[in-house]
Amino acid sequence: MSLFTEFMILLTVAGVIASAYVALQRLFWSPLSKFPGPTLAALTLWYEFYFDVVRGGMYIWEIKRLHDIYGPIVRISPYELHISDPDFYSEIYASNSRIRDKYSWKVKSGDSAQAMGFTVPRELHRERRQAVDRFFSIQSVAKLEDIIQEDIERLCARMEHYKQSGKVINLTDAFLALTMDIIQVYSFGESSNLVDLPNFSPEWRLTIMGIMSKTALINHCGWVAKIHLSAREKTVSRLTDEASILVMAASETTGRILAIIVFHLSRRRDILEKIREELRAVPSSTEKASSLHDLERLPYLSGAVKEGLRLHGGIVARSQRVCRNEALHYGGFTIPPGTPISTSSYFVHRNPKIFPKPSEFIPERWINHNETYSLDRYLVAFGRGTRNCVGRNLGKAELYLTVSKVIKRFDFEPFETTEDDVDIGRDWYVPQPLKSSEGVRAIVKESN
Ligand code: HEM
Repeated sequence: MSLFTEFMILLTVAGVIASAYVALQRLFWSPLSKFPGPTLAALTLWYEFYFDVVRGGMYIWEIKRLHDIYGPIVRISPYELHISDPDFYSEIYASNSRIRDKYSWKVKSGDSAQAMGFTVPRELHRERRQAVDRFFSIQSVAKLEDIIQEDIERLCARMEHYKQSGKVINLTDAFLALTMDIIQVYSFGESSNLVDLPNFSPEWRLTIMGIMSKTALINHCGWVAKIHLSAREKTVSRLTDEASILVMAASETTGRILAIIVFHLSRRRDILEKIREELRAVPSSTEKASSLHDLERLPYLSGAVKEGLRLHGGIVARSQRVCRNEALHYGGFTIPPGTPISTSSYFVHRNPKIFPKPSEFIPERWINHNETYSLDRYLVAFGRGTRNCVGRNLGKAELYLTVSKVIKRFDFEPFETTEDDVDIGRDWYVPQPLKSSEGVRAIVKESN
């Protein structure tokens, strides 16, 4: 036997022994071995890989199936637990006094690992977060309401052309263009004016190019360059990461939620008419567009916005939290510190005990809710705790201002668009419909 053959045999034997050790460790000696779940998921990350990478964002559906079999707490990988219990959400996504780190394995793959949303340790995240929080406060958003209104007005002008020509409009692209324009102006002082481009420039490639073209601006103008950070935190690559994530986080979520709301309202004319009635009663709505403050008080409009947020889900990805020092207790189990745990918003928003007929668009549920608890407690589209959405005030403002302005002026007749185009098909961090979807398309008409 040659030396090489002997070496290969030794290597194989060592490999088999090491694999057997890892398998035994994961199945029997790991602190997670007592948690329910499939053996294959406990043994290897290839289980998750198959559903999320090979089949493209489908692990969420497998996790749903596993909860049906194993109950509310499931070990979904060698290292991770998933909990489907709306009342445990705030324990995982806890606020200040309790340390919640992000899961380093999950964020290391992101190109933008230096961005706030991908920052693992709580302390560094806090430094980054404090630097931007005030730019997205209610007061800051209110000051910039006119900018948002101007962009919505430009979109309405485009819609007017679609109405006159009878051409089909792709509302998903239109609203993505709008939200992209707003966040660019808001953050950098100028935008790519995607709303004015033919077909609203649907190519993601163009979006990325838009982001890249803005990175140089960061050093010279806009709030990103002004933020209070230590020199270490002000490197160009760090701020570029932050800016890229910001633009994507702000546009993809808000744009798609707008398309979902407008689609459903086109099929719920009773609700549409009630919102129009509400809008007619808002004093400022005759001349200047209605202000955010007034709009948020309208029950049916709020119900529609909340249903859009609920059905979309915000970020359906399992955004894991790691309790650094604290053991959590759930259903008789003790979850050891250091374990990545998550609850996807999908499992809160689609819980039939809290939201009966969970897949249906029912704005009335937010008005007629007469339980002792507030339903808002279970609306987690913006996340919770120290790492909730920094742009939630801006996002909400865009939703209220856009829906109210657009539906006051236009009717939308869905064109070759069904529930499948708005419902969650897969989890690509943000929810996406199935690949076959061409977005929400409609014919624009004069409002009745
Ligand atoms: C209606 C629209 C929006 C929804 C539903 C939404 C949802 C979310 C959620 C659920 C998170 C938490 C992610 C996690 O746990 O890892 C988040 C984080 C974040 N969002 Fe939003 N978002 C929206 C709009 C915006 C806007 C307009 C901005 C722009 C300013 C923005 C910027 C961010 C950033 C930077 C983070 C990371 C925050 C951190 O880690 O501290 N989002 N968003």
